[in-house]
Amino acid sequence: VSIFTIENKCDHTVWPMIYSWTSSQVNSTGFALKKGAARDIRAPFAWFGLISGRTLCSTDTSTRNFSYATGDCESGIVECPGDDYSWSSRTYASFRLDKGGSDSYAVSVEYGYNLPIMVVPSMKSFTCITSGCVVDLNKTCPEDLMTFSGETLIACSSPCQESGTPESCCLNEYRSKENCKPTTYTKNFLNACPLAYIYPYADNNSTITCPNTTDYVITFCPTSFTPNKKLQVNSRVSTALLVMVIIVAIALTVRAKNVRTKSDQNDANIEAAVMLKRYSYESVKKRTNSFAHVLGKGGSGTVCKGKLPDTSGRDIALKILKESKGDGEEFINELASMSRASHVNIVSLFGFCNEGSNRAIIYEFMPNGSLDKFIEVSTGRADHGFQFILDGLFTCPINKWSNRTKDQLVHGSIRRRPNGQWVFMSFLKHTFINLTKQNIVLQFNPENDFIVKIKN
Ligand SMILES: Nc1ncnc2c1ncn2[C@@H]1O[C@H](COP(=O)(O)OP(=O)(O)OP(=O)(O)O)[C@@H](O)[C@H]1O
Repeated sequence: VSIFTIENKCDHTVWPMIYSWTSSQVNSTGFALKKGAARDIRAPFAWFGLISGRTLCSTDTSTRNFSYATGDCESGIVECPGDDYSWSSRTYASFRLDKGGSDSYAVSVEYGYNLPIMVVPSMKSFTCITSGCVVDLNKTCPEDLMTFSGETLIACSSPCQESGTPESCCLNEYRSKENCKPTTYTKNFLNACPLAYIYPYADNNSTITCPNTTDYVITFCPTSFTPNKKLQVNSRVSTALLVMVIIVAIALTVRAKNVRTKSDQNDANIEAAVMLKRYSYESVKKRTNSFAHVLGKGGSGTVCKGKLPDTSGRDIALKILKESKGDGEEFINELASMSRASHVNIVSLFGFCNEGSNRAIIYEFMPNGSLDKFIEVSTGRADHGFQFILDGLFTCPINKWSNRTKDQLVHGSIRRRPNGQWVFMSFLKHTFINLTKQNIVLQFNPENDFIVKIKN
């Protein structure tokens, strides 16, 4: 049994629907969840199904029939018990529990988007990570795919959902990676939601694998968004001159407002996409004493010690990247993939700065620095020391891995490749990080043990 905690952080009611592909059902298939409310759902062993949110419910006064502006399961009631299911434009979180000893899940916008969704698993490992599509995609939706309820933009459908052609749905002769190319729509969604399932042949590893004992928190609107209104200007005035003056004034105001809203939204989108907090360059400069305490220099920049610019005041290692050109898209993409690599033996990311050419990454601070510096001061046992540390990372019993669980042990291993290069391999994703003395950092503890982490 897995527990799904479904919570609503939207500023309106959401009616979650839970659909099962398996004959065994969850204990509730649909209900109303008020703004700020949360509810636990129990999913049986080997459950396979999906969860999404319906919005703007109304009841027909004569027939008493329930319907929803988005995500309607067409049952006419709040529950969705049937198996006659139509794919409407909405964001889905799909789960497959206990298959081959593990769970898998993905957040999908393949059939469109209506609400931001984030899924947080109770277990954390190299493969079991938080995922979602937490950006307001309605705002970047191509005009021909926008869905309105009155004046309110409520969903963005996908080209497949909208036109149903084999080309847009990757069907028939388009059922291959070569023939089913990304479209403006899929590229747009992929940029905004790099973790979500967008279309069948995207290479973004949207399926997340977790131990089969994992519970999940599913949040609608993890950051609050205001609904988009279609702009309309209605004015009836008697003289042509006055009309022109008003239109120019409105145009200027709307334009100024749009510029501001766009940049605020962009900031929120970036934070949401990389799932890291963004700090101002000024605040990190202050908390690092103007970058005074340099810990070391690497190929891409200088690392200095400081404090996190928040109330926690935690120690940080701030990597100030060398002056970088471009619009920062590459930097954001790299941050997004780095923030996915969450593991107890990988240095955590706390946040980032991105102000023009001032870019920096905030890491947790490892007080004893990198292994190369440690070996420099130890006497003549460099290689033995390196080997010992690598062995110790996963096997040596004298290392205390305070927050490691047995599950996480199976998710990665240290290997030596035929060319002599050491790598950290993740079993399930077949990804690896090259291990060198420079990218292993240490923290010694008074009880004569130490914590070893890889900095990516
Ligand atoms: N999280 C950290 N805690 C403590 N010290 C760190 C941390 N990260 C880096 N350092 C120190 O800063 C030095 C430079 O780190 P950096 O990550 O820039 O090295 P690099 O791997 O050579 O660089 P690059 O990734 O740019 O090629 C390290 O050798 C280490 O001494």
